[in-house]
Amino acid sequence: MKTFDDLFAELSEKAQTRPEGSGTVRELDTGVHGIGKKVVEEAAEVWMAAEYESDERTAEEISQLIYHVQVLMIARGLSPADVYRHL
Ligand SMILES: N=c1c2ncn([C@@H]3O[C@H](COP(=O)(O)OP(=O)(O)OP(=O)(O)O)[C@@H](O)[C@H]3O)c2ncn1[C@@H]1O[C@H](COP(=O)(O)O)[C@@H](O)[C@H]1O
Repeated sequence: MKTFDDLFAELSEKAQTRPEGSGTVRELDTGVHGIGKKVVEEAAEVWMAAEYESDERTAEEISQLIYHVQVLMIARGLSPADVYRHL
Protein backbone atom coordinates (compact mmCIF):
# COMPACT_ATOMS: atom_id res chain seq x y z
CA MET A 1 0.00 0.00 0.00
CA LYS A 2 1.28 3.46 -0.95
CA THR A 3 1.86 6.03 1.81
CA PHE A 4 1.82 9.84 1.64
CA ASP A 5 5.64 9.87 1.50
CA ASP A 6 5.78 7.12 -1.15
CA LEU A 7 3.43 9.09 -3.41
CA PHE A 8 5.36 12.31 -2.80
CA ALA A 9 8.64 10.63 -3.82
CA GLU A 10 6.98 9.20 -6.96
CA LEU A 11 5.51 12.56 -7.98
CA SER A 12 8.79 14.39 -7.30
CA GLU A 13 10.56 11.99 -9.62
CA LYS A 14 7.93 12.54 -12.32
CA ALA A 15 8.41 16.29 -11.97
CA GLN A 16 12.17 15.83 -12.47
CA THR A 17 12.16 13.30 -15.29
CA ARG A 18 8.94 14.49 -16.99
CA PRO A 19 7.95 11.13 -18.56
CA GLU A 20 5.63 11.23 -21.54
CA GLY A 21 1.95 10.69 -20.68
CA SER A 22 2.28 11.67 -17.03
CA GLY A 23 -0.85 13.39 -15.72
CA THR A 24 1.29 14.90 -12.97
CA VAL A 25 3.56 16.61 -15.49
CA ARG A 26 0.49 17.86 -17.34
CA GLU A 27 -1.00 19.23 -14.15
CA LEU A 28 2.28 20.84 -13.04
CA ASP A 29 2.37 22.64 -16.38
CA THR A 30 -0.94 24.35 -15.52
CA GLY A 31 0.87 26.15 -12.69
CA VAL A 32 -0.23 26.99 -9.15
CA HIS A 33 -3.44 28.58 -10.47
CA GLY A 34 -4.57 25.46 -12.33
CA ILE A 35 -3.47 23.08 -9.58
CA GLY A 36 -5.19 25.24 -6.96
CA LYS A 37 -8.47 24.88 -8.85
CA LYS A 38 -8.09 21.07 -8.78
CA VAL A 39 -7.45 21.20 -5.01
CA VAL A 40 -10.65 23.19 -4.47
CA GLU A 41 -12.63 20.90 -6.80
CA GLU A 42 -11.43 17.75 -5.04
CA ALA A 43 -12.07 19.27 -1.60
CA ALA A 44 -15.69 19.85 -2.63
CA GLU A 45 -15.92 16.25 -3.89
CA VAL A 46 -14.60 15.01 -0.53
CA TRP A 47 -17.28 17.01 1.25
CA MET A 48 -20.08 15.75 -1.02
CA ALA A 49 -18.90 12.13 -0.74
CA ALA A 50 -18.75 12.41 3.05
CA GLU A 51 -22.27 13.85 3.13
CA TYR A 52 -23.97 11.55 0.63
CA GLU A 53 -21.77 8.61 -0.40
CA SER A 54 -20.12 5.51 1.04
CA ASP A 55 -17.00 5.27 3.19
CA GLU A 56 -15.21 3.75 0.19
CA ARG A 57 -16.13 6.65 -2.15
CA THR A 58 -15.17 9.17 0.54
CA ALA A 59 -11.78 7.50 1.03
CA GLU A 60 -11.25 7.54 -2.74
CA GLU A 61 -12.02 11.26 -2.97
CA ILE A 62 -9.69 11.94 -0.03
CA SER A 63 -6.90 10.10 -1.86
CA GLN A 64 -7.47 12.35 -4.88
CA LEU A 65 -7.36 15.45 -2.70
CA ILE A 66 -4.06 14.28 -1.21
CA TYR A 67 -2.71 13.75 -4.73
CA HIS A 68 -3.59 17.30 -5.87
CA VAL A 69 -2.25 18.81 -2.63
CA GLN A 70 1.04 17.01 -3.26
CA VAL A 71 1.20 18.32 -6.83
CA LEU A 72 0.67 21.82 -5.41
CA MET A 73 3.45 21.25 -2.86
CA ILE A 74 5.83 20.23 -5.65
CA ALA A 75 4.85 23.25 -7.75
CA ARG A 76 5.67 25.49 -4.78
CA GLY A 77 8.89 23.61 -3.92
CA LEU A 78 7.56 22.48 -0.52
CA SER A 79 8.60 19.17 1.07
CA PRO A 80 6.54 17.00 3.44
CA ALA A 81 8.87 18.16 6.25
CA ASP A 82 7.86 21.78 5.55
CA VAL A 83 4.26 20.73 6.22
CA TYR A 84 4.85 18.27 9.06
CA ARG A 85 6.56 20.88 11.23
CA HIS A 86 3.18 22.66 11.47
CA LEU A 87 1.31 19.55 12.63
N1 LIG B 1 -3.04 9.15 -7.16
C1 LIG B 1 -3.19 9.71 -8.26
C2 LIG B 1 -4.33 10.53 -8.58
N2 LIG B 1 -5.42 10.88 -7.87
C3 LIG B 1 -6.15 11.65 -8.69
N3 LIG B 1 -5.55 11.80 -9.88
C4 LIG B 1 -6.02 12.59 -11.04
O1 LIG B 1 -6.87 13.61 -10.57
C5 LIG B 1 -8.02 13.75 -11.41
C6 LIG B 1 -9.25 13.60 -10.56
O2 LIG B 1 -10.17 12.75 -11.10
P1 LIG B 1 -11.70 13.13 -11.11
O3 LIG B 1 -12.40 11.92 -11.55
O4 LIG B 1 -12.13 13.75 -9.83
O5 LIG B 1 -11.73 14.28 -12.14
P2 LIG B 1 -12.09 14.24 -13.64
O6 LIG B 1 -12.93 15.42 -13.82
O7 LIG B 1 -12.61 12.90 -14.07
O8 LIG B 1 -10.67 14.41 -14.26
P3 LIG B 1 -10.14 15.69 -15.01
O9 LIG B 1 -10.94 15.78 -16.27
O10 LIG B 1 -10.35 16.84 -14.07
O11 LIG B 1 -8.66 15.38 -15.24
C7 LIG B 1 -7.88 12.74 -12.51
O12 LIG B 1 -7.34 13.42 -13.64
C8 LIG B 1 -6.87 11.73 -11.97
O13 LIG B 1 -6.07 11.21 -12.99
C9 LIG B 1 -4.41 11.13 -9.85
N4 LIG B 1 -3.42 10.99 -10.79
C10 LIG B 1 -2.37 10.21 -10.48
N5 LIG B 1 -2.23 9.57 -9.26
C11 LIG B 1 -1.02 8.74 -8.99
O14 LIG B 1 0.11 9.55 -9.24
C12 LIG B 1 1.17 8.75 -9.77
C13 LIG B 1 1.74 9.42 -11.01
O15 LIG B 1 0.77 9.52 -12.00
P4 LIG B 1 1.18 10.03 -13.48
O16 LIG B 1 1.88 11.33 -13.32
O17 LIG B 1 -0.10 10.16 -14.23
O18 LIG B 1 2.08 8.97 -14.04
C14 LIG B 1 0.58 7.36 -10.04
O19 LIG B 1 0.96 6.51 -8.96
C15 LIG B 1 -0.91 7.58 -9.98
O20 LIG B 1 -1.58 6.47 -9.48
